[in-house]
Amino acid sequence: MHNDISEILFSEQDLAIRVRELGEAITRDYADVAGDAGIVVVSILRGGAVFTCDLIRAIDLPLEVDFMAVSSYGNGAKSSGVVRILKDLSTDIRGRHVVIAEDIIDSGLTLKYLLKNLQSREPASLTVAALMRKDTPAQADIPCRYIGFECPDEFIVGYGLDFAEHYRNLPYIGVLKPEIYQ
Ligand SMILES: O=P(O)(O)OC[C@H]1O[C@H](OP(=O)(O)OP(=O)(O)O)[C@H](O)[C@@H]1O
Ligand SMILES: Nc1nc2[nH]cnc2c(=O)[nH]1
Ligand SMILES: [Mg+2]
Repeated sequence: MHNDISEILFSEQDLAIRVRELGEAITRDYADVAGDAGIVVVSILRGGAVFTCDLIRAIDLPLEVDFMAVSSYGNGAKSSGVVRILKDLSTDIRGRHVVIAEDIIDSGLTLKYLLKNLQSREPASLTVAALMRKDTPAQADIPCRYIGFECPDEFIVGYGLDFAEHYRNLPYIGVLKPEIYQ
């Protein structure tokens, strides 16, 4: 285990099993509507990238994957509350079945913004697959169809999640020692 981590919350194996289950659920739920065009998985950079890469390989349907980059945390451990689009989609999602793939719902502000923004593009449907939902007080009410894990209100890293751009490459998800980010 990395020296800056106090506890592993989800091991590499926990993640592999749960992501496979989410992929199977999406496969079942969209089998009738996917058609030849398939679904569009919208991956939210940068945190959602690792989850997305595993999730799409667990979905047995035609699909397109596209990426959007937004950021509200900068280099800190607290949301600024202001969501900025750093990179927009290349795909026109109008009339398409869209699944947003995101790593974590914390304050919920990122997804609240994204749902409103993507809904205005008139997709045929729009759902969220979040690997984790944190037990955060006053979290925005986000309709989330697929949730991998509930997680405690601690600052966590790994499997795509960073602190100041580090730790995204850890193969597990762990709690960062508070002395590292305080
Ligand atoms: O529910 P919220 O409080 O909005 O927090 C969740 C968001 O915060 C992180 O992204 P961040 O803005 O740090 O950018 P990153 O994905 O590039 O790391 C994470 O990847 C989620 O997108
Ligand atoms: N790395 C990381 N990013 C976040 N963004 C919102 N909550 C978190 C968290 O717990 N860890
Ligand atoms: Mg993010």
